[in-house]
Amino acid sequence: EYVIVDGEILDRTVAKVDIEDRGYQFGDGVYEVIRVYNGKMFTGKEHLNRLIESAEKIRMELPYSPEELESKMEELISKNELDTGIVYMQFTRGTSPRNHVFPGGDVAPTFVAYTRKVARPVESMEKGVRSILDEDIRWLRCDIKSLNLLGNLLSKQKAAEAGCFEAILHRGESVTEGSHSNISIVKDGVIITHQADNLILNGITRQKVLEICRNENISVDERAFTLDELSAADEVFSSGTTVEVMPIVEVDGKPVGTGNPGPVTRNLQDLFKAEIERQCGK
Ligand SMILES: Cc1ncc(COP(=O)(O)O)c(CN[C@@H]2CONC2=O)c1O
Repeated sequence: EYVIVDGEILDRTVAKVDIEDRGYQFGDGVYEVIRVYNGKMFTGKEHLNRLIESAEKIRMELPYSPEELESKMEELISKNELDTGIVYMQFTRGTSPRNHVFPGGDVAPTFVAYTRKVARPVESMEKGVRSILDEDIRWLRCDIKSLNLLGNLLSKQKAAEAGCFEAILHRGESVTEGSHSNISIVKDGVIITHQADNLILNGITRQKVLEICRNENISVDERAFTLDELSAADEVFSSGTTVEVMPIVEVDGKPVGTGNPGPVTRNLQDLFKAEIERQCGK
């Protein structure tokens, strides 16, 4: 199995990161997870552009262009002969004696990437999944895909302990997103999902779904919605790189609508799959 450390492709068994790496000590870094189907990255460019954007937002300049990153990922995918899965990549602000203040300009970011076989979650997408509600305790820059994931993983852990797939996060009465996905509801045929601001990650899958809705004239209302609107929804679905378009059929023990995936979500799943096939082949 090959990985990338500091831009070099090497065997996983010799991959090492220093104990004073700022990603390890402070979570001082940014990451991306990109889906691979038929050995090809899906929405690769959008993910790589967001990685660079996230880095800029924490005042970190990546020493690679999107094109260079894309070819490094393609090289890693082919060396690992990955067919269906993900490529994980992250940049930290580098290795330097522990100090909150940024290291000097001579310290280069630490670049790590690896691939993993991840099958499409076909059965879950067919049946739908369960979710819990949890308070969104995260900071106010959720638009940055940073390594600061404690708030996310504490909520996801609660969901897992409840035998659920996702935690739907809310700030008071207002629903934001999931611990590792964006959340949308459907009411009377209209898709409602939180606007892309500092309170959510502007998911690439979310953006692809909205693009599909525009092309198909499916009405969308990008706005925050309340817990009451969530519990009165006809359909709920989560979207993310690993989950694609995932019907949520139960929230905090209560069934959503009929308790089965609804027609709007089903249609989006079909349209999304067509987009995957258009970009990555069948
Ligand atoms: C908090 C959060 N919101 C939304 C999303 C959906 O964004 P994408 O559509 O761009 O994936 C993610 C994806 N999280 C990645 C995807 O898989 N695992 C992760 O940590 C996320 O962590």
